[in-house]
Amino acid sequence: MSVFVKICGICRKADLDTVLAAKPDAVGFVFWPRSPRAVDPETVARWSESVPASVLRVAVMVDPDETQLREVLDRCAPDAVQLHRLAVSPRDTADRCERVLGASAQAPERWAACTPTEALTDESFRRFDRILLDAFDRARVGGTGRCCDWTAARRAAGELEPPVILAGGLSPANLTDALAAVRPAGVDVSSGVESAPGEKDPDKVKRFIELCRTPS
Ligand SMILES: O=C(O)c1ccccc1NCC(=O)[C@H](O)[C@H](O)COP(=O)(O)O
Repeated sequence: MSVFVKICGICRKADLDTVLAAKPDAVGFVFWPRSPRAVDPETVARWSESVPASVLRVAVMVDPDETQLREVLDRCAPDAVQLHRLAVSPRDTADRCERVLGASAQAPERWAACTPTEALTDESFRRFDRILLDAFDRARVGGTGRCCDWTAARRAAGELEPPVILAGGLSPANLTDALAAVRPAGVDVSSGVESAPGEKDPDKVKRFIELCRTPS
């Protein structure tokens, strides 16, 4: 059995090449200027020709308004948009997504990032194509290196209709335990496969993806 795996926070072309060589299912680019992993949509558009069609390109954004969503669609045509929140409600986030992304010819997948408790308690998350369960930190928002509540994540993975992707604090060292505890449809990692913020470690990336391809 193989588990869907996304490597997030890629902001250097050499890292993108390293990650692609390890054959992930998706790669994530953070379009949020306050992140140490920030990159801009034009750069990602230039890199896109090196990404095989089988690998999803995911645009990661924080509280984007409709103009920002349209700009990202126009500039780099992502396969999915992953939305993290600071101030916007889950319902307003879902509304914006449906108005802008649902109406676009490209119709990228809509992913919501939230804590497991939010996913279980707010119906709005069921309006997304996938739910990414993550730890939350008001200063960093994502890429925190902290695990979310795996007990609540297990419930969410079992109860919610949209496929659940487990994120937050994963690494080659705890991935096998996380898969056994939560049984998610997929996993996502950023800092757990880095040597420093924004710098991917080739050995950790390779090991993480290998573990996803042969879970026990
Ligand atoms: O990575 C960031 O710096 C970031 C900043 C703001 C919003 C989202 C961000 N990353 C999103 C991701 O998908 C991360 O992979 C996810 O939060 C897990 O991160 P980590 O705990 O470091 O594996």
